Amino acid sequence: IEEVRRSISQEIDGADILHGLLTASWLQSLLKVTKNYFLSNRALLSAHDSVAQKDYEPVLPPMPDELPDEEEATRIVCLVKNKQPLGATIKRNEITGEIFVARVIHGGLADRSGLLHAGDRIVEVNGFPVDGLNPEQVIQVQARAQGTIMFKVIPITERPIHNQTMLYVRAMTDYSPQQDPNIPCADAGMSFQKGDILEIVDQTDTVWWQAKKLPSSSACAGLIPSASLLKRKQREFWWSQPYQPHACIKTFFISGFHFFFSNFPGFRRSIRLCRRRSHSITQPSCNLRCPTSCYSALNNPYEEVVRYQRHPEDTQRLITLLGPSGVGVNELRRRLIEMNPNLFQGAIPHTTRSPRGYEESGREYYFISREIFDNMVYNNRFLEFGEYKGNLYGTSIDAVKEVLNSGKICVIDIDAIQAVRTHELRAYIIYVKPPSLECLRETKQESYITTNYYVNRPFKDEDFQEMEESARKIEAQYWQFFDEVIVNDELQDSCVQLLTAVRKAQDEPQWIPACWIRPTAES
Ligand SMILES: Nc1ncnc2c1ncn2[C@@H]1O[C@H](COP(=O)(O)OP(=O)(O)OP(=O)(O)O)[C@@H](O)[C@H]1O
Repeated sequence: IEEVRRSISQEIDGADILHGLLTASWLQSLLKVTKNYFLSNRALLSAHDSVAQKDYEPVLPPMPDELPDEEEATRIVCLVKNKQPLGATIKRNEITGEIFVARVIHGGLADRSGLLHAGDRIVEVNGFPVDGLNPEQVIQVQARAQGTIMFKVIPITERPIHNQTMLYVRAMTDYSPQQDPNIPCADAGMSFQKGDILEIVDQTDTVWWQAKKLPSSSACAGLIPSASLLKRKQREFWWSQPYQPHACIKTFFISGFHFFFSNFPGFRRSIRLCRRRSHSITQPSCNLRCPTSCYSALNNPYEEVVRYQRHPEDTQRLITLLGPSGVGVNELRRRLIEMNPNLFQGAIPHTTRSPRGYEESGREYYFISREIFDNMVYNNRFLEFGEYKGNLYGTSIDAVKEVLNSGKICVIDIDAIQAVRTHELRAYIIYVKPPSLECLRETKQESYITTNYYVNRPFKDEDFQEMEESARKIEAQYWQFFDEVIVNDELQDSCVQLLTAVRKAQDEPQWIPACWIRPTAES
């Protein structure tokens, strides 16, 4: 190093660069690790020499003879073609007929070359002038090229400086570029399904963003519609649909019976039955409770999300189960709580009915007056509530928080998931999905269903069909919000899956809405 340093003062060509390299901190620390400083330096220099003497394939074609005098004006870009697409889209200025690079796809061939940029004007492709051609013809010229492809471009003079911030979103809708006639290049597009987590890597173009689907194995991004474009598409699609009366989840009308299902709080049959009825009673809150109701879905095609890892000292995450009636939501919840009642607990419901002899307020129910109940409704303190046989029943936010504040994991089942997808409750949502019809017929042979008219009668084929239909509706409305899906075929397997999911919710990082971390006025 000392020798090289001396050579700098003697103005020996390249000495300063070599000195900079040899004294770089990364190299110093690397060499310290190897301990044998001298040998490592020699190895480095000999590696340099042998690399420098080799020729590497492919050999690029010679530069064209007739290069313009002003070197700055034109750039010759040679790229080696492989099976990958170029990773750039082009457009034509309709007035001048000039062809421009419209965008360079992140991680694609052109991007990795670092030689082509959005706004560069393409003059020739493999010696073929492209002015006046339409973009499809240019692509054909490029497609015909074998081995290497040479672009003569006039570089854009002022490249915009992008201060891209990391943005992650959850897709609230499905998208397929192959079915989108407006996408600039369907092959460069990226399809996604609702619930997918997307990393938005480029929002320079306000209409077409570039994104990667997570977890991603591909270095190359794809084109997706921006939030505003997708919102417009959804609105157009929505208007083109035939009118459908607003359907939340199936509503039932229960005619009076009342029986206790389990000794654990939150399992009272009455609260579950009145919930079904409450959909027809508490209609005004429906908009609030259906996150994918026409209104909110139109507003949010993407939901911004952040990676969140619960701190061990934070309260446990609320576990919310959801599924069509009869699928086994309560069976699974009951088994989970039974497994470890010191860790898992349901929320104690509130009711206006009078306590029975053996009941204690705060154990089976919180027994409260109608006035207090109304007041809680007025102050939005219920996740859901309804009336059954002249009495009001409800699950309150405070009852959930009480369990969480006691250090336990609160496990509830609910139909209105928007009520728990809040900054305050940050629910982890597990969807219990029915298996196939054949499987239901087999697994539910010994099971019983409670319907509008019967308590505990054997399942019939219509029940399974109804369950499937109901599952379809739930999935259409809520799929994007599910953190976990459990297909409830073998009960034992489903219990294991549930336990694993609950552990995951508490101990592993999750994607959660960004507004849960930095609340906005809306959240
Ligand atoms: N995987 C399963 N295999 C067989 N039987 C099951 C399975 N899961 C649940 N069951 C049984 O199916 C019946 C209905 O289950 P459960 O009461 O949990 O339904 P639910 O989803 O809570 O619906 P509802 O709220 O209408 O009661 C019960 O008899 C339960 O024991």
